[in-house]
Amino acid sequence: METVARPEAGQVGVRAEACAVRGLTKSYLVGRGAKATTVEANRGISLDVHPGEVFGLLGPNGAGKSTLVRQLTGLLRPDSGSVEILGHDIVRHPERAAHLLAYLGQESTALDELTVSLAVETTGRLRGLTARQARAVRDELADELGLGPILARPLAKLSGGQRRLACFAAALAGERPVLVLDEPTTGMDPVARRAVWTAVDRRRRELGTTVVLVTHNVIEAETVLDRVAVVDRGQVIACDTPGGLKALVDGDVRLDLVWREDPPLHLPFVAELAGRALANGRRWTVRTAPEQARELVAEVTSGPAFAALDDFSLSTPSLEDVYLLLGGHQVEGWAAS
Ligand SMILES: Nc1ncnc2c1ncn2[C@@H]1O[C@H](COP(=O)(O)OP(=O)(O)OP(=O)(O)O)[C@@H](O)[C@H]1O
Repeated sequence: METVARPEAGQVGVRAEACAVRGLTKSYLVGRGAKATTVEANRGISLDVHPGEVFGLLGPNGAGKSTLVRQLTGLLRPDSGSVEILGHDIVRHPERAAHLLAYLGQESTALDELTVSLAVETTGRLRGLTARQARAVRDELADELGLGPILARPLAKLSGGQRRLACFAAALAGERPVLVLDEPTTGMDPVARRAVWTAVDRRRRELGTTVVLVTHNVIEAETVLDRVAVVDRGQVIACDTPGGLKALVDGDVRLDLVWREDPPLHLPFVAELAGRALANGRRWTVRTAPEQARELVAEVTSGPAFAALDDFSLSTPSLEDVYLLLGGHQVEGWAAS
């Protein structure tokens, strides 16, 4: 098996970025003949992912996140621009990507006919582990991710969440310095999701693994993310730490009100609030200054409106609020949970 050198500190003057992307563009041709149209999925994306950080890509469905990560992994060739992984030019040498990174894509078809045990073991073997090492890694991952009960079952026969967890385990078999995960927790229950975030955090802390993470689970992922790029319509519209991004909406808090039935619009302050709230069924969301939020909470909890309330909560801004502030369009599929 070909080995690919990992540039060390000092070897190339400055330490290579884990991923360095410059001016990346990628379009798809959709349809045929005269009806063919072009979808510009990535429109000049540049970003650096530093070694050892967990870097998140956030954005609504169709923003271009998967297109971006598939170019990082050498699976998709950019129309223009450059991609370097640990100093290696992945556009010129896409075959090197497999030695430098492990990729969990959105599809699992390649492993579907294998049992979970064999899928993890085989991936480890393909990444250069001996048979004994691959079995040991499989057992460790089974313990770490709670895969014991499904180890002997073929992936094709598992539930969506179980299959996703098995594919995540396979991605971790046979250590790679960079881990690229495209929506790893899709379909998972809370226990499995927590196991994934704990495993990601552990690899960063104990092995110094760099993680590039596409996720819609903004609030959960926030606990492991070092930096975040917000992608919208093929472009990076912001890139910073979660704290740095949230400072953009600092000062405001978010008040969520859930009405039992119809909101009591005959109450003047509720009628006034209706004009400012983002309504989603029975849930109203209002962004407001903290002092005003206190007054609003006092009013809804002490007056006649309280009887009409099912639930309410006051929270500090989330990355979702940042995204909305930055001009991202709210679409189905962009969820904060
Ligand atoms: N193989 C393809 N052929 C044609 N168009 C495509 C193809 N793959 C993606 N697209 C289009 O490119 C755009 C970006 O898609 P992409 O999958 O990169 O977005 P995404 O941010 O990963 O979305 P999601 O959150 O839904 O996974 C979308 O408009 C999508 O419809």
